[in-house]
Amino acid sequence: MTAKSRLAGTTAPDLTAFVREVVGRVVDPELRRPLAELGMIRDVRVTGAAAVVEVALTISTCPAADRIKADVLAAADTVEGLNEVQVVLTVMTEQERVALTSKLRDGRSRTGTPFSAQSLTRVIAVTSGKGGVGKSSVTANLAVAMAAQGIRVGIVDADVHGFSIPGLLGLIGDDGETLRPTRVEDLVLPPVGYGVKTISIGMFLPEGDTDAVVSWRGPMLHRTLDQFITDVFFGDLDVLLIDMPPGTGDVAISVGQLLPHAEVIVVTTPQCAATEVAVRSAFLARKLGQRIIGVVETMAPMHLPDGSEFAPFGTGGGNTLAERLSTNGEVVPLLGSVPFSPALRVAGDTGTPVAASDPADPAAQVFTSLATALSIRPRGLPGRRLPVSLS
Ligand SMILES: Nc1ncnc2c1ncn2[C@@H]1O[C@H](COP(=O)(O)OP(=O)(O)OP(=O)(O)O)[C@@H](O)[C@H]1O
Repeated sequence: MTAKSRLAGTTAPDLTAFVREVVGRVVDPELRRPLAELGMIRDVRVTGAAAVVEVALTISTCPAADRIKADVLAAADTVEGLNEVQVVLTVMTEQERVALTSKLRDGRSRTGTPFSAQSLTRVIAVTSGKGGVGKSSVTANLAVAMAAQGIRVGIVDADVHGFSIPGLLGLIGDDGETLRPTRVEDLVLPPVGYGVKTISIGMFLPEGDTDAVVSWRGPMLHRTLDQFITDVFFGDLDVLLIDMPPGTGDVAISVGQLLPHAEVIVVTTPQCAATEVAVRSAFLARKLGQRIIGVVETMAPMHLPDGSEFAPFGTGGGNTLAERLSTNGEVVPLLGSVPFSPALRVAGDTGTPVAASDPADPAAQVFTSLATALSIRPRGLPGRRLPVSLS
């Protein structure tokens, strides 16, 4: 039943209530919940065929303000009997914000990770042996493909020294700077790109100083990751992807300690040299108790229109790596092979991931299949190793 059909022949109080109901269903783009549920529809006044809708934003600098205003306007415009709608934006009081944050936390305490082994969120770390093999492109596109399938997905960009997820997901402002998370009281809300809630060190660095993190060492990196996992408000997620830095450094150990129940996908190119180093980072994950659920090969041979193959990085690395990782009765499959794709590279450079901007591209199709496969795979304890301390 549409708003218009339902309203035929209603009285003025009914109309006000109905407008409130319709605009209350608009979803906040950051919090991903209806405005009514968030207490953001402060007032609705209808006089004749004119309505004024007052919306209380969480903070005055809310980056989603324009979008919320437009969405409320569009929703109110669907109501039969109105020919003039005005949306007035105001800001929540401190008391309202406190009430909102406590509602969002659902009474849960601030301490402790929401992504513990007991949570319903499937945590998948995406790792590689060395840099530049396409790991971040896989993480970003897989997440976008999942979001397109209605899976609630977030990314923690743990590649602190080489963060690239915000750029890949178009989370860059008009000023060229990485978007900053909105803060509501003590809640840090991750920016959302293509339906993917994302947090990255790049969102916290001083403007224009992307090198600030270069000198960070183990404890500082550990604290930062801990905060990303514990303090950032992702809400209920089905899947959390962690974009790992390449190799076996401090961050890999920290993630292993913070999320020992995480599953791991290892990304490699078809080149043998890349698979050799990938084995090392996969074995570290295993030592930390994480389970390797599969290999994704990228920059794999591309089929050309004349029927020939273009294989800039050779062939076979994905299968070789999967075989090397299948030890002690544990079978590690090759989950997918993403072909070399000029469209993927261009889309990455422009912040319009190929999985969303060109779903017919062969690489995008692999991400769609991967997203489907990973969303239906049951998350369970069998095969999970107990965490083993390295110290
Ligand atoms: N399948 C592909 N086809 C064509 N180009 C690709 C493909 N996958 C990745 N690339 C390109 O390769 C480069 C490196 O990719 P990406 O940044 O995803 O790698 P990475 O392993 O995450 O690197 P780092 O760890 O150093 O950040 C990018 O320019 C990206 O667009």
